[in-house]
Amino acid sequence: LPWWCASKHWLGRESSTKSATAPRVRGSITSGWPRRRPLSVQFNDVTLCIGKKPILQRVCGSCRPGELMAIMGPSSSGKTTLLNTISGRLRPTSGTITIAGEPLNKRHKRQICYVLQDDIFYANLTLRQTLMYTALLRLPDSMSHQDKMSLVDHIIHLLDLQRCQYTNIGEVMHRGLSGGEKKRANIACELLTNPSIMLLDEPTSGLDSSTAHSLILTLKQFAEKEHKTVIVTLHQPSSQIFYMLDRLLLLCNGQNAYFGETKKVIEHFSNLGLPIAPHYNPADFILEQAKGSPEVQERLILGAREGLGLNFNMQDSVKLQTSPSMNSLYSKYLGLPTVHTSDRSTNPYPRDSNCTSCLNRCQEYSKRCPTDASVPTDVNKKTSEIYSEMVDGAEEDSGRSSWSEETVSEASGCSSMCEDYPNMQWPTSFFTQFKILTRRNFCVARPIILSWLNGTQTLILALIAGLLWYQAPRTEESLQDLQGWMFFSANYWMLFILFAALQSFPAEREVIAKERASGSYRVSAYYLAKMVGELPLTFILPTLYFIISYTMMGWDNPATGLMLLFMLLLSTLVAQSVGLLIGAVCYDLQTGITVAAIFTLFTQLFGGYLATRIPPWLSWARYLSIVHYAYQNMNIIQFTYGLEIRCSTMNSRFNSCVEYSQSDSGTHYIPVDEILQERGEPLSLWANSTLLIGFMIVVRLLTYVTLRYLHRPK
Ligand SMILES: Nc1ncnc2c1ncn2[C@@H]1O[C@H](COP(=O)(O)OP(=O)(O)OP(=O)(O)O)[C@@H](O)[C@H]1O
Repeated sequence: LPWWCASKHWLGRESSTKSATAPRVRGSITSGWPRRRPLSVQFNDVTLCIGKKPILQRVCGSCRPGELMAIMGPSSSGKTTLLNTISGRLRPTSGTITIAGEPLNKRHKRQICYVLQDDIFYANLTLRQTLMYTALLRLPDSMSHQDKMSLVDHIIHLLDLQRCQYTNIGEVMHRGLSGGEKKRANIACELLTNPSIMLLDEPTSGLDSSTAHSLILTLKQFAEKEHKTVIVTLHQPSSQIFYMLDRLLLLCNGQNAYFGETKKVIEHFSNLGLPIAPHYNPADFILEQAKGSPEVQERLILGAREGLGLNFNMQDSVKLQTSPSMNSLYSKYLGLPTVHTSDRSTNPYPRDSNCTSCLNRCQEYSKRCPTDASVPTDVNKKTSEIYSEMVDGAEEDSGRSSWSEETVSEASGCSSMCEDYPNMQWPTSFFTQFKILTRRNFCVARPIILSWLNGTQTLILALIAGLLWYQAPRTEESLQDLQGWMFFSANYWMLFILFAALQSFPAEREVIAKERASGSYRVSAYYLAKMVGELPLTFILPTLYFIISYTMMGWDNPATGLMLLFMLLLSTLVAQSVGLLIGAVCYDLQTGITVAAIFTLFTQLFGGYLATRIPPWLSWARYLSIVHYAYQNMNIIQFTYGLEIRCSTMNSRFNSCVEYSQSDSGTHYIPVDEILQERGEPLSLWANSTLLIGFMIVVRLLTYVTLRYLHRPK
């Protein structure tokens, strides 16, 4: 790793070695750490339709600070959709989501962390680097660098990640962290910001039972000790995990099949006539029922509604909505009278998948889910305890009282929350974001751009070009060869950099989308940092190629060489802008490659070397070719400031040379104008350069607009 990716200071190694066993978060940290008050989550009658398809129907539930709640249900029952809705990524068609009694709004975004099902990271950063960059980007400027690093240590310790902190995250081809470690790394990144509410989508998927158990235990302890509201979706938890859950929301076809205390679910199922067999995993049992026959599912949904106290008469519902077989079940278990199929005609709310009728149904229910999301009164005491634990051994405790007081005042609702969250749109300033992202972009792009493969390719190509044009004489006979080197060099590096840039957005799109969705930084800071961070890397390979091949071809003078190199680098920057724009516009890499191929072929054909006789009606197209400007400028530089080109002694194609040869037999040189005009009337060096720079600026601005507005994360 380069020094600034690997420096002890940046990685916070110093602090981690000092506190090898149990890093403590120093007392002063809490004064800078964003103060988060415990917040409850409540969702009432949440219905969500995608198109005409109802995905969630009247889902209710709530979770209080200090509680671990699980959303369970069969596959496709709507768990992820509900979590997306609670996090604000999806807007419910009807119903309400409230945070501490206040409707979910943008301000809550930074108080909610959402750990996605997929672990999205930069593969070539180490776990520690990943956490470090997250801390530097998402923790406020008011917190010192050292405190941020101490917090990284604390979280690494909390999630037992010490052993793998210097391991690369990795990917399929280059293995790094294990699945469980990645999952914990994902959670660690979110914990850094000290969120009040944690939403985790399938945190145990892909983990063995013991790792899954320890992960849920960690979450449970975290919820209790730090007074967080933790909601997870789970697929098939073990019975040990199941009994760790404080609350359970069971979904069945996007509807509540149970909501309440986990320990009471078995009793609830028994009351519905679905008793569990002895020694059966309760989680497996309830999931099997939720996946069971339509009649059982119906019974669960009706039972859940009854349990939630909705304005729903169980007996009537059963009469209205159940099939004959269901009726007999109800008669058997609930002692309800059997009804006949003909009674179904009286059902005002027939079961269908039509969202409109589902919504009508929702509106007709008068009662709402029970409101039980008030913050417990012992919150002050608990938070103080947490605080004591965190600052254990620290001399300073200036932040303690303020934090506790804030926490108490939170319970009252919105106004205090607004104070806690002033109109701070971003956790850090633009400059901090730019600085951190520039470093990160450099560290991420360096192994990709300066890979062994790219280095070897450049060396081999430079040697081939050097040998092909080795010590090319500056004569009319070699003129086309010299121009061939210029055209090839400009073209090759434009292609190389354009396609490298094209792939960079799709590769990091998911990471950026995740970070933007969590409000980590401005897109302008990211984009500027990307351009600046990758700039030195973009220049290294073309410069290496140029030095080798141009030296082998024969230097004219250092000034010409430097000007040619500058032009080559400018043209690669312009090509990079085009690659970035195509990459930003085309979500699909395959489409991007096709568009880029058409663009590069077009720009090559009209570059001024391959085709000299362009039909007049197509001649305008030359002005759209970036190679055209770069190639023209390289010609101007080489032939104006470099060695002159000797006329051919026989059959010269240049008029001046023919005239010279007729007048005397000495050495004559081709006038620069005639060389340049051979392929059409050229623009001046400055005009070409200005057009290239203007083109680059416009394209880069368009890329920014595309990133900012076209693919805006929800
Ligand atoms: N954007 C969408 N367009 C159409 N249907 C969707 C969309 N998003 C989700 N669905 C549908 O909503 C249903 C619930 O999906 P969701 O991903 O929430 O289920 P889940 O319970 O999380 O499933 P799993 O456990 O398999 O991850 C599925 O039938 C899915 O096909």
